[in-house]
Amino acid sequence: MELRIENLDLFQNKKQILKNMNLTAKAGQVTGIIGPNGCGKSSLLRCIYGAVSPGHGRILLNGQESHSFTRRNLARNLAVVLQSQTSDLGLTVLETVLLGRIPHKPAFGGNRKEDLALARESLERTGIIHLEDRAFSTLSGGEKQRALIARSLSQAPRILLMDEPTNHLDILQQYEILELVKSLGITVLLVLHDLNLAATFCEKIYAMQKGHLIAQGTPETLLTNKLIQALYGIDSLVDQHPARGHPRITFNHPRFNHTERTAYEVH
Ligand SMILES: Nc1ncnc2c1ncn2[C@@H]1O[C@H](COP(=O)(O)OP(=O)(O)OP(=O)(O)O)[C@@H](O)[C@H]1O
Repeated sequence: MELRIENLDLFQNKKQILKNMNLTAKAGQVTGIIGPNGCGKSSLLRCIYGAVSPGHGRILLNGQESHSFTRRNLARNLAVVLQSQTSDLGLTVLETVLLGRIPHKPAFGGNRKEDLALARESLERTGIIHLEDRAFSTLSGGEKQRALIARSLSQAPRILLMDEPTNHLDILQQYEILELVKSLGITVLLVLHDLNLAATFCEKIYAMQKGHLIAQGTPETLLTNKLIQALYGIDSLVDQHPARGHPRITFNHPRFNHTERTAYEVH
């Protein structure tokens, strides 16, 4: 399912947060959004999943305006994994993941065999099936993140929005989760701060600055030293990953040129 944003503006408390945004997340592709803190990445996702109403513009799912979907129908098509979502409702991990089945269940119906099967499959795929009976609130940060991703998988969406999905995950888990997300073959729009992860997993990347989309392209065409300097004010060396071929970014903050300090010096 294609997700298209046309001429989107967002105002919050009379402040313009998003300005004339145009973006397409192609069906089955992983599209990334990068940009400095406060540039409007989460606000854009909030518009798409309907938590805030844009002042102007259209959000189209396969050409159909998102506000014409019922909430239930929207939730059947679109799932969201948010930044530092707590979801502490006193539920077990399995119960938390089963929340993803709500849009698919008959009204007032309990969990059906297929709901349980899909929830358990999602826990298997995210590697936390052994935690199914644990209280969600007792999980570590990384385990919670996996459980929330499992919940979104059990929702069986056609579009997945993710805001910094690798938060709280160690390096191996960051790669495993993004590999899993890519293997789903659905439309994924994700906010990433880590440019090397964006280079590894995104087919297309949009760069945001101060509420504007300022550039777009493949990792190869978009991720240049010039753009990174413009977005974040840091110098970088962009070369090619020796094994995988995608861009590899090494940052070079002027402070790192001081040679009198050793890396392990303790004060
Ligand atoms: N309800 C609101 N009222 C006023 N300003 C808001 C409101 N919501 C968001 N903002 C502002 O809009 C800007 C964009 O916020 P947003 O959370 O979308 O940025 P972001 O790019 O996701 O940042 P980060 O990388 O730090 O998560 C920020 O300056 C934020 O303070």
